[in-house]
Amino acid sequence: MKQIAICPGSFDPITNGHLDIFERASRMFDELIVAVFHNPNKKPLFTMEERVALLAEATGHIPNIRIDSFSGLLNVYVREKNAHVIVRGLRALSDFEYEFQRALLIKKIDPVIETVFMMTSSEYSFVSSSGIKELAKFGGVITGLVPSCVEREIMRRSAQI
Ligand SMILES: Cc1cn(CCC(=O)O)c2ccccc12
Repeated sequence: MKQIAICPGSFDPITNGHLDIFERASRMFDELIVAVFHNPNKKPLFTMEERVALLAEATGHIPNIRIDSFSGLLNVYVREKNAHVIVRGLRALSDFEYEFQRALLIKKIDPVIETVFMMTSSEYSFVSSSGIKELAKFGGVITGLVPSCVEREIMRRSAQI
């Protein structure tokens, strides 16, 4: 039976920390679905369509990754995709409390769903989407922290401001 895993996130935008987890997780499962979550409580920098397009370009070299988007309950989405594993990256202890609660809640709702945590490579342990946006906003260098397609898009936008 094909082992499918879901890697949900806002990915606004994708960072090299995300990409590192995608590459490693794609070697553990038959198929990895990277799913952009529509969060009505957040005002994203990139639209859902832009995030999906940037993810597709950044992961084009990984044959068993599929990009998707969803809104609503993650556990419903996981079942719809015939998956039972969620993959999340952990950067530091600060991530753990939120992720731990979220994993326990999902397991309470649907005991079949497992959440697998992968430690971010040390070189990206400080990289977050919010930090990248802040850095770029004030003209900081983001080269090497995000995929080149993201850097290009952010530079294009800042040139328009
Ligand atoms: C590196 C990393 C952090 N997180 C959680 C915070 C975030 O969504 O950026 C992930 C979720 C999925 C895949 C990789 C990651």
